[in-house]
Amino acid sequence: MKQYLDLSQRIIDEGVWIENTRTGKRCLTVVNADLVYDVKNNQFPIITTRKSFWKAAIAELLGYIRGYDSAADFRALGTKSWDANANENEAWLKNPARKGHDDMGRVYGVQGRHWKKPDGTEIDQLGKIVADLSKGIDDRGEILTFYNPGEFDLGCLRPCMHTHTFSLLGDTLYLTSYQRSCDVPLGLNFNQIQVFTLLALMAQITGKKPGCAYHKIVNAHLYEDQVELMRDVQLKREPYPSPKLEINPDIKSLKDLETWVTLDDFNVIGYQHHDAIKYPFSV
Ligand SMILES: Nc1nc(=O)c2c([nH]1)NC[C@@H]1CN(c3ccc(C(=O)N[C@@H](CCC(=O)O)C(=O)O)cc3)CN21
Ligand SMILES: O=c1ccn([C@H]2C[C@H](O)[C@@H](COP(=O)(O)O)O2)c(=O)[nH]1
Repeated sequence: MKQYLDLSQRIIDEGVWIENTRTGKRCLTVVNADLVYDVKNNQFPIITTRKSFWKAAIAELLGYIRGYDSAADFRALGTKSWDANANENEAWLKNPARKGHDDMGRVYGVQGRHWKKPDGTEIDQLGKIVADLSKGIDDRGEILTFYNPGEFDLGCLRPCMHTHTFSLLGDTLYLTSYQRSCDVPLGLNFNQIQVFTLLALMAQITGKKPGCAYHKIVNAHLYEDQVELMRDVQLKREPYPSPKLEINPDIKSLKDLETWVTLDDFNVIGYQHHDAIKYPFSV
């Protein structure tokens, strides 16, 4: 939690105002942030200085793991977080590749599970990683990347957290996740949870011990209409200790994650938090 508050404070203190043409808003911006999560000791990096809707973050992650491309499927899992980008983003609404209401196109999990090869066949990046790690193999290329510039025009948004690299040292699994663009009040609140939970889940289904998760962010920003709430409300609050994430131990395979797992299989134990803050969202 301290590292989240330090990053937010750093943006307030040192951020540079940058015009963003996609949203038409200015963003107070810094470059380069390194966050580390202790998955081994289950220090769940949930925000405590406001109420975090952590289930929505895990629902998003499950949707990526399943390769979903429809905001309706994300809603069915328990998050509305893709509704605006699928249905209110001007550029995407005009794009002939959009297949209709709720379509997100070839984003995130679609690339992770169904990367298209020139010969028309597909690569299941996540399937390959799970198979390797389960056998104790780390070929130094256990990389899940959603970043496919050749298909940016076939999706509603370029992936923000775009690449996850898994590393096996003995029987301990590590994760390094890269993020190109980070909306600190809204996105990061979810992304911290997702990086932590991705490592915890991957360790569990491959029979490994989780180590640390390393989260590397390039452009970290506050939109102009978020600055006051962050500076004068959220940063004035004292954080609470980190709670623990409990994951149903019956989840044992990628198939389990793809089929029967729901948000009821996740629980946060001892989550103390301040009141909710409603930050503006920019499409
Ligand atoms: N500008 C922007 N910021 C983002 O963080 C973001 C995007 N766009 N587009 C793609 C996804 C969608 N994400 C989202 C979308 C909505 C919330 C949101 O509204 N969060 C609220 C309420 C959550 C709830 O009730 O479930 C929050 O208070 O955290 C968070 C992340 C993260 N990403
Ligand atoms: O997981 C996510 C997804 C999105 N974001 C934020 C970061 C930016 O504010 C926008 C994306 O806009 P771009 O113009 O494509 O950079 O969404 C996030 O923080 N986390």
